Amino acid sequence: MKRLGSFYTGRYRNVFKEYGFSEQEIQDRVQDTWTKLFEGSEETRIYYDAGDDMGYMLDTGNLDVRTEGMSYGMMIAVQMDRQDIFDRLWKWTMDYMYLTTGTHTGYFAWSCNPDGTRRSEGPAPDGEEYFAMALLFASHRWGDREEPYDYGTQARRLLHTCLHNGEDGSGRYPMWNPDHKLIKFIPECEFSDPSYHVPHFYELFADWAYPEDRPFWKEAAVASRAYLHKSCHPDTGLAPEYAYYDGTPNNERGYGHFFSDSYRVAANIGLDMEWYGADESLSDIANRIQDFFADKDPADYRRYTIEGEPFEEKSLHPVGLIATNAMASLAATGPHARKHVELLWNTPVRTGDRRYYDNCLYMFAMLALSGNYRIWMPNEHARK
Ligand SMILES: O[C@@H]1[C@@H](O)[C@H](O[C@@H]2CO[C@@H](O[C@@H]3CO[C@@H](O)[C@H](O)[C@H]3O)[C@H](O)[C@H]2O)OC[C@H]1O
Repeated sequence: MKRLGSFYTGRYRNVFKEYGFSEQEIQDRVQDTWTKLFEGSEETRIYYDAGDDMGYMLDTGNLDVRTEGMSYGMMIAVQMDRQDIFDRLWKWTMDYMYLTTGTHTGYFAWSCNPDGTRRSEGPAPDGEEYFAMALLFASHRWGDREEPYDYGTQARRLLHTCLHNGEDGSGRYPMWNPDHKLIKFIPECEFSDPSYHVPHFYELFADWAYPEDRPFWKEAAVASRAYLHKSCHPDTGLAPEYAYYDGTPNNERGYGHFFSDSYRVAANIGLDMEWYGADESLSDIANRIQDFFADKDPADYRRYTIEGEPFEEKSLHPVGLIATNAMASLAATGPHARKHVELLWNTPVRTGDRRYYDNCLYMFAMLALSGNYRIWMPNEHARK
């Protein structure tokens, strides 16, 4: 269901169909993408079974398992109605990534080896927000079961931790800054990553989190949309990877430019407009990003300053960038929306070592542009 203001319209655009592709070829393409990523050959797959009841998403470039990828895998699985894969991913996450001691108790270690040993004892908040959203959808689509498959309870507890960690003087940190209502890059820092901002999730958390947390999520949705306006360049629409709370790029460690993380901003704006359409001026950002890339050759995508100056360095994830620019068409009103969607359609999933991030973004775009990236409402399982 799509909600405009306080109304659900239940409309999901099939942009591929609007541009002339047939229903059958679109559904075949979505299914084929799933198969290539989750069941296909070593050339394309990024999901692997682990034992009888677990599985993981492999960052094939870094040879680790990230909360980002695990939560993306769960979101893709719930949209594709694959509870078997969802449960495998969630069990792996809980068994190996969930932190029960130390400063980050209640969060998930953001990077592990494929055997489950930890590479880091700290979290990355984009994982937690995607876990929570995927778990709530799973709860609504399939119903809750025994722990840890009591999806709704797990999600609400996690969201509560994200907002309240440290309030008891334990020396822990929340993942959202309580004054600015903005998501942090990591809990113990005071800056953000524009690509972590998913106001369309926060609107739903405002409906489904513990009652005492709901007002915060409503404010977070508003704050995040405002933050996207602040952090995306007024001419190019490009966002830096990291930015301060006032939106200015944080280049302390070289992440103040448009590179891998930043790509997701266009996709997030597309999905926010698809689900909510609460801030129509976000379309301007989508238009500017699509304008910027309209005359660029994907084979020559680079790292850019947010003003649009290219570096020598090539994009590490050009297929991911094609995917997110296409997903922006859900929000775009400019002349390049069709071109970016057709470019994605004519681009195969990525093969080779760096395929993980590109192919996650590719799958999200396939789902979203075919009308298959949906809000799953409470008790949908009971209506089946
Ligand atoms: O310093 C880490 C920080 O790196 C971590 O962030 C996660 C990793 O980076 C983000 O995505 C990557 C984009 O580039 C591709 O090449 C990678 O494959 C992606 O994983 C991701 O969104 C973050 O979760 O957060 C914790 C910090 O301590």
